[in-house]
Amino acid sequence: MLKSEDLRGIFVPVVTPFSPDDSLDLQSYDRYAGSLLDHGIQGLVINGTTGEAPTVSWEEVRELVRRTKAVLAGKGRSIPVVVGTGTNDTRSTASRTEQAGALGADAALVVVPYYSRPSQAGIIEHFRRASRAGVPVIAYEVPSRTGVSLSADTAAAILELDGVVGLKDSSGGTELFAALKRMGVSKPVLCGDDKHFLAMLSLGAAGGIVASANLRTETFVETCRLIRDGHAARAASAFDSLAPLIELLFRDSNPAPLKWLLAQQGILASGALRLPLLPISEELQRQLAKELKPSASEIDGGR
Ligand SMILES: O=C(O)C1=N[C@H](C(=O)O)C[C@H](O)C1
Repeated sequence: MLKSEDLRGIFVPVVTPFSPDDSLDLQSYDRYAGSLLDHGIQGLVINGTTGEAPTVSWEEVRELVRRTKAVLAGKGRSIPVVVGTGTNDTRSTASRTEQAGALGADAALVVVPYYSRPSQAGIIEHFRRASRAGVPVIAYEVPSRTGVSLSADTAAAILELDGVVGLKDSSGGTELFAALKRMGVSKPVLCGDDKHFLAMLSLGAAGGIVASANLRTETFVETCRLIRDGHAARAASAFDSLAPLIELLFRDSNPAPLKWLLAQQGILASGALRLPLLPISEELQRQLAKELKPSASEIDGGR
């Protein structure tokens, strides 16, 4: 089971490959997950936003966890597997979190309950119940998707819960993290907002759960390492080389551009999405195609 001190570095949120007939494409998944393990990543996240969680059934999530464990075993690797278990219903969140633990998940990613717009007290109670399921919880703040924002006091109260090991911060800026630091909160915060990755690391974030790390994986790993070792200027230059890709990946809803690129690279058999996500525009395809061409600034071989 994941401890707070293990929550650092790059945790890659994986896509869920689909076939054009909408079924899970597990053959692509095995190949793709295996290729991510060729990099120095610290963890994998299944069924996050990048995994199109709203469209993936719980039975499919269970299958993805089993496959991930098998791929890890096949490669002789042992890194934490985090599973998205959060819903907007506290009972189902607690039950899925418990089941994820039984399947061998090392931690659960629990999103702030969306749609219902609960009070801050209700959100804390949601996390209290989820954190009692016996699986370490990473709280996931993403107000642009949930429709409700955590105050710094609420985030701190959630992080004080025994079963909560850290926070994935996709709040859209550095203010929440800066406030938590001023309050002396010591549990790790991972950046979940790709364009703020360097800014968050520079402020002391422990790493990131960032979709763009599916592509320039080694550069993300390297950026973390450079910041940790005190090489801020070199980290900034590594991150600068990622900025155009990040901008393009978030021009349409994540993971539509990412899946298109993974399919173009032959890592996935298809970039198929489940509705309501639609394929990206031809104009965005043209822009992303340029990113596939290796450039001199690439330091990880153009993956
Ligand atoms: O997969 C996730 O979880 C991520 N969610 C963020 C989002 O799309 O809102 C972005 C982040 O890169 C990964």
